[in-house]
Amino acid sequence: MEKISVAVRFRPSAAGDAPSDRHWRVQDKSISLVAPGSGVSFAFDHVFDPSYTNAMVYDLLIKSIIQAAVDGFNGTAFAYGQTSSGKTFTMSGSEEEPGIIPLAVEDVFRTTKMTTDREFLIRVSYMEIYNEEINDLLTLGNQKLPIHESLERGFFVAGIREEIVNSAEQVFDLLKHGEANRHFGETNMNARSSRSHTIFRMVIESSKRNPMNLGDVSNTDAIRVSVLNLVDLAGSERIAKTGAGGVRLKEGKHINKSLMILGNVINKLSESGRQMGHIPYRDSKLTRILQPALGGNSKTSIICTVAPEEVHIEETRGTLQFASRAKRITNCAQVNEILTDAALLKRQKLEIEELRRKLQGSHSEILEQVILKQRNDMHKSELEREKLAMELEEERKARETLELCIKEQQKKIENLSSLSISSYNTSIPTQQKVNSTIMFDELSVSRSDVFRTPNFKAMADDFVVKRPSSFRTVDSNLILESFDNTADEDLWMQLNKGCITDLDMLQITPNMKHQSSLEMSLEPSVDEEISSKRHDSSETDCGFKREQLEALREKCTIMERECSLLREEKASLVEALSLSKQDNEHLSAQKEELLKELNTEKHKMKELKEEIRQFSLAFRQREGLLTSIYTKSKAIMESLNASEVSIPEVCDS
Ligand SMILES: Nc1ncnc2c1ncn2[C@@H]1O[C@H](COP(=O)(O)OP(=O)(O)OP(=O)(O)O)[C@@H](O)[C@H]1O
Repeated sequence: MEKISVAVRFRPSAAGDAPSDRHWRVQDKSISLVAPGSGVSFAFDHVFDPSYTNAMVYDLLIKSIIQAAVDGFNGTAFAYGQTSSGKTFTMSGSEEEPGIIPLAVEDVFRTTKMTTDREFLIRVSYMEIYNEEINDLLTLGNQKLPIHESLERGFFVAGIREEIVNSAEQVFDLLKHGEANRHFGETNMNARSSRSHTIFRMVIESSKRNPMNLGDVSNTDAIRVSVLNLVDLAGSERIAKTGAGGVRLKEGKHINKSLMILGNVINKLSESGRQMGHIPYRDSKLTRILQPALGGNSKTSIICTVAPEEVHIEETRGTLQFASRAKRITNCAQVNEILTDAALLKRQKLEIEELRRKLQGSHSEILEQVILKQRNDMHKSELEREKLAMELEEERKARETLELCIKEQQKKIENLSSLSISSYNTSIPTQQKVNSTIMFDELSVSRSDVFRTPNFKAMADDFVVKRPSSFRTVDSNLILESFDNTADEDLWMQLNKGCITDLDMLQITPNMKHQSSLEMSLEPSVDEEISSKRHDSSETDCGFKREQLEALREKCTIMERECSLLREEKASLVEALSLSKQDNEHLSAQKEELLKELNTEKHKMKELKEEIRQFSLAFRQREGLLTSIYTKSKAIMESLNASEVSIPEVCDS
């Protein structure tokens, strides 16, 4: 796989100044528009300013393609650009400065002469696409030729004259002849404007000279056939600028249309992967002929010619965009070899053997082992995942139980708090309440304060109290788990040690030892002390449980993460497995096909052996017959020589 190489060539400006002086800045291999804020910059394989000659362009961009064509690779070079930008000058050149085509022709013959171990046969043809019709430039009147496609030849122009050539001079004569038939015309922009796309084609065939080792089929029996296309495109043109009308206008429309299709093909090919979609090669004759050169089996170079003048900035920008898209196209060139039947058979056998060896060897075993291992891994990870899922479920359940537990504890604490305050309120007279309120004030009593701990909830318009550590509440643990079940008086009595079950207004029951109100308020009862202790321990318990819950939550999150990682791993394993399966299937199919081929080959070999056996049998019979005829003839001759007796009859058979 290799990218198309793309170069941009500036022709000298009409005013005679260099492009970099004015509108385009050329720096090494990049071109940018000088205009401030334009932001236009392009990079290519080469940028040739007007100081580069045709020979330099050839050496830097084309020479390698010509060498490759002699070695059996297809090659294409074409010039693209607006009208009058120097395409014909680049491709054909002048007497003083030959262009790419004559330089390439000379190079081909020079190289073939130097390649002494091969014999070459070179054919040339020269055609033009004029108004979307293909004309043969070497034979006048051979016009409107169709494009055909075949497995061996690919795309070819049917009926075109192909001349076998032995020297560069012979080709130059043909080119001269073809030039005379080519369509040129005068426009406002070019006195000799190409009105057609021209394709000069060389087909280079070669085979090994005097092969010494007839058993070696790797190269000796193969014939290399490569096609070299050197293309001078007609230039895109703005009718307003060229001033074309009548015939010129019709030509211009055809030229622009086919160049637009070429642009579309380049655009599509420059897109990557799936975006590429259908490539519209068939939309024009030009793209059909150039198909192998664009994204196919060919080494390709494009020279984009541009005019440096300000008036052509838009066209130049368009050409540079075309060029930078073309630079993204990848081709896949390979040596084109045609094998004789015998060589083909031998080579196929070798290939079959090689494939069979691969298949029977370690490859398929390794693949099977890999599949087995992947299956095991997947099974293991599935088990692990299930185990983790179960653990996760258990953790979740434990967390829910804990949360429930905490909620109940909170409820208990809340009730307990309200109980202690009511208990206090009911146990002291009003005056003392006032006093104690004052005392509470001192002990930081606040109205509708929002408690900082979540175990207490503020109620609207109610006193809430922050107790000092000396202040104790009633025994909260003695209160039932839930206040819903308050019907069981006895239980309540027992639990509250003499307190009645009116939760809104708890009163001291008669069994309780009556103390002075002040005492009650300031010196908390034993119950209250216990209650306070329990309350404290409950809060500690709650905190502990909360910590536990947090830890559980964390554990849960980790496990969930692990679970999702395992799930991902499983998915990738499943994918790998299916790929391996596909590979295996593919290999099995290949194996089957190969075995079939092998059987056919065996069968053929058997038949050949049989033929050889029969042939040698017949040969031996003939040999015997001939020997007997010879002996008889000899005897006759001898007898004739000895005496003039009559000639005995010789058996016909
Ligand atoms: N690099 C160059 N050096 C000197 N002269 C050049 C160069 N490039 C082009 N020219 C001259 O510019 C003129 C137009 O060039 P040419 O005919 O090659 O353009 P073109 O792109 O083939 O145009 P069209 O598309 O109309 O056929 C010619 O006179 C040619 O000699």
